[in-house]
Amino acid sequence: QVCTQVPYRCYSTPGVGQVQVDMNSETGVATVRLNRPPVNSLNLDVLTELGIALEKLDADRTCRAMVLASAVPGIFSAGLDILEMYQSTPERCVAFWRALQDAWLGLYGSRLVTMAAIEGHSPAGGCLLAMSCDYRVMADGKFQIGLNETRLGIVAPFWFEDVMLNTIGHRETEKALQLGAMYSAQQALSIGLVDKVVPLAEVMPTVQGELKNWLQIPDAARVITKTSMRKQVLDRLRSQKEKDAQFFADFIGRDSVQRSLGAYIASLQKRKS
Ligand SMILES: CCCCC/C=C\C/C=C\CC/C=C/CC(=O)SCCNC(=O)CCNC(=O)[C@H](O)C(C)(C)COP(=O)(O)OP(=O)(O)OC[C@H]1O[C@@H](n2cnc3c(N)ncnc32)[C@H](O)[C@@H]1OP(=O)(O)O
Repeated sequence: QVCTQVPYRCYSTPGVGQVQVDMNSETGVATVRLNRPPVNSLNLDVLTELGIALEKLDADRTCRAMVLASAVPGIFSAGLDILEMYQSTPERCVAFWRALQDAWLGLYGSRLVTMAAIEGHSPAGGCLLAMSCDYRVMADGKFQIGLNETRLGIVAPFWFEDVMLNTIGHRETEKALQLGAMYSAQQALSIGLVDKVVPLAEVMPTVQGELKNWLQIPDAARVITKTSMRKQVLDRLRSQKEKDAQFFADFIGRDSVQRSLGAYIASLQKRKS
């Protein structure tokens, strides 16, 4: 494993490793890889691990940047684990949503330079993670990215919407969210959803190259600027976390929503047969 080699440090929990963290102490750049085959769907455990990993990196004064990537070929993340929302209990739904809130607050509010290396599909929660980074490089080709919630009969929460608004602006967000639009890498580039599109093999080298630009900026000035730009959106969720979690559990528990989710899961399975 890469993280056993000097000068890397590894923060992953041995034997668990659904979120692998390799910290290069020479460059100050950590690479965080989601590792939950087959599609890196984000369940309670992964989100909890991710939140903890981000917290540790933020507290590590030798760390200046973080690359968010995937250890699963062809997938960045399939978004939230639909099975956490289907036929679950209200208590589990609330715990799941709190873990998502905390992971997202850690990522969007991170003092680090954060870059998403999108080497595969990135729907819904996957798109949220990517959008919450400072910069996105996506692989060209068959992969898609977007907030497709309405296609599942669910609704992107206000903070997903806020992040998208800050990324691609009001008009594009309105269309994207209503339609549950999924974009190819080139389409995503054209609306500003990603910053660069390159062949798959070039994604990581491109991220590393771009990081050099960002790391030339003195940290304190960059962090103050980032915080100022993101504070309003972060505070909006921070001020109503419990209400938001309860609202999620109530919404997901509705019969009509459960029916939609059941039909969507069946359609995913049918695609394969
Ligand atoms: C005023 C009102 C306001 C209300 C707002 C309040 C609250 C908000 C309420 C709800 C919001 C909740 C937000 C949700 C955000 C999300 O992230 S929802 C998840 C959306 N994700 C998707 O739609 C992705 C679906 N998956 C795919 O499209 C494909 O799998 C893929 C990612 C393109 C990969 O394709 P590939 O062919 O490689 O793989 P398979 O399709 O064969 O999948 C393998 C295996 O994995 C299962 N699976 C896929 N995605 C998920 C997932 N997200 N969760 C769980 N399981 C998933 C798939 O079913 C296969 O399973 P198998 O058949 O058992 O092998």
